[in-house]
Amino acid sequence: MRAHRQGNGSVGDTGRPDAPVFAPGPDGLAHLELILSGAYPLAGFMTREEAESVARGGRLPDGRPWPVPVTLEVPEELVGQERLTLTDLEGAPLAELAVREHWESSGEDTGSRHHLAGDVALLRPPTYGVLRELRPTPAEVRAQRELEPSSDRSLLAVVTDRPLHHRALHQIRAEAEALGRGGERAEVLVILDTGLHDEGLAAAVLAAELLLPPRSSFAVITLPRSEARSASPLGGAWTERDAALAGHVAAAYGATHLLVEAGGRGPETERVMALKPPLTVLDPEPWKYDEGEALWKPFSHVDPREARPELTDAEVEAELAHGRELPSWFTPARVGAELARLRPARTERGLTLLFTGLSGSGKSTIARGVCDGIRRSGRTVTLLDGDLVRRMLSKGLTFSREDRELNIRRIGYVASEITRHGGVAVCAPIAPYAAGRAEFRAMVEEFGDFFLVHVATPLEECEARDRKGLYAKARAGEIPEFTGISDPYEEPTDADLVVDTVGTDPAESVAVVMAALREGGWLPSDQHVSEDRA
Ligand SMILES: Nc1ncnc2c1ncn2[C@@H]1O[C@H](COP(=O)(O)OS(=O)(=O)O)[C@@H](OP(=O)(O)O)[C@H]1O
Ligand SMILES: Nc1ncnc2c1ncn2[C@@H]1O[C@H](COP(=O)(O)OP(=O)(O)O)[C@@H](O)[C@H]1O
Repeated sequence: MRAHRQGNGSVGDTGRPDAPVFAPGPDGLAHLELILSGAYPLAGFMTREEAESVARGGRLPDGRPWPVPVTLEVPEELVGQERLTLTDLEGAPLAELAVREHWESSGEDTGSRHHLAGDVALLRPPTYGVLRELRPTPAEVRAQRELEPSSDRSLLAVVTDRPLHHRALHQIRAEAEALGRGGERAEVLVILDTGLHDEGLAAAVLAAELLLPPRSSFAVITLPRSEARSASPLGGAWTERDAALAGHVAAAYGATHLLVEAGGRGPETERVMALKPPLTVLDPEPWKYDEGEALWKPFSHVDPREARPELTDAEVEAELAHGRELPSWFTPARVGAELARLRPARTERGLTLLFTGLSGSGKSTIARGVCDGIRRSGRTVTLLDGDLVRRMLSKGLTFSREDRELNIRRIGYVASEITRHGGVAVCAPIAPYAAGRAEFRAMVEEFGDFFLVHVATPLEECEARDRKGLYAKARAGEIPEFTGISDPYEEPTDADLVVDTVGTDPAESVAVVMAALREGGWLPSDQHVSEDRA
């Protein structure tokens, strides 16, 4: 589950010879797919007037309610084009945009952003690997229902960005029952809102099929992410505008009622309805687990002393990280199994440890000891030590800011590959800049876990140690741009562990890191502590 960033589209030079090619960023692509599939009642991307009207009052200039601006952000070099071929991230053409208007908006800190407005015409339906059949268009879903004799009944859409656990499944069944007629439950359409390539989540949602009302159906879509929702990789909080947009899309699929499944933290129903989505947004009663009776029940039926709320996202993540089965009171076994496949235990996941700190702080010494400990725990490990990297991978680089950033990027690339293959990379460069460390983290987290150790030995101590005599030379002006003396070290604010080596034996520092790795679940916890001592 990856976070989505806005406006990071890329320009290409292939495609139709007469129109330049552009791959929109994730939100642009999400909007495009929803326009092309007929899920939006819009012909294309909005003009400034339209976008501003929607942002201001939740209505298009003609008065139709619409919750979010549907805009296409492009790089400045595309301004002035009359037509654009829009492609997916691999460069396959999807649609042609007939540009009606170029307009600019200005963000607080981002400067001016360029947008192109105009209608889009389908060139080729998008394909999403094996998920294509799970992404029926609204017309396909409506046609399927019309084949059935009872298509005049309510259709309850459940728009979810997460697997359905027992609490949600109970709520859905109760709402379907309340909406049903003649003893029959209303039909349910589960609409999974997921990233363009998050196939694993679909399997986890589908795993709950048997616990949904009979003849429930599924569709996968990708809604654009508001900033609030993209803030958390596990799916952040939905705003009322997110929910209202889900309502418009669900209505296009034929839904009469909407239930937003956002981990029990959906926006207030009244505020969603105030945006006038073209269906009824339900406000389901919260369900709680009654521990005394070992049953899920509507909250009002549960003795508060026995009420147990469901696991939070963070608790689910922690259970999975430690390789523990999700409890059966919380989720169906099949859902738990799919989630375990999607998020393997940390002992199985790739990991990069980055030690950062001043020269002489103890990075190499601790990293070497930690590598020994990791190896003894049975995992494969690669040490990318600062000095060694500078002799091999980064030979010839200087200590200018630019070269230091390049050095860290190279180490980050190698570490991310090791992580991708499930190994452990231990890196020990100074890595003095926050921006370089953030880029390093992002490279690694694309494939696995990242753990930052700040070896926070104070400058005076490092200088007193001066094992290589470098500080003396730096003070004498013989080494320019020396970290801590004549070059900055930006203290990390995002360290997972801070180690100060003053008055501490190296073996103790190694043991502190090893304990953190065990506690975090990256190493089996049954090792004897004395084994950490090399
Ligand atoms: N100007 C300057 N500043 C800092 N360090 C210097 C410099 N010149 C040489 N050295 C030696 O190079 C080692 C640091 O290299 P790194 O690759 O770890 O640095 S960086 O992350 O690219 O900033 C560092 O090794 P460690 O002591 O292991 O940290 C120094 O020994
Ligand atoms: N708790 C400790 N952890 C790591 N090193 C320590 C500790 N206490 C003293 N030292 C000494 O500090 C020096 C650190 O050198 P080194 O590991 O090469 O640092 P760096 O890689 O950060 O430049 C070594 O001589 C080491 O013996």
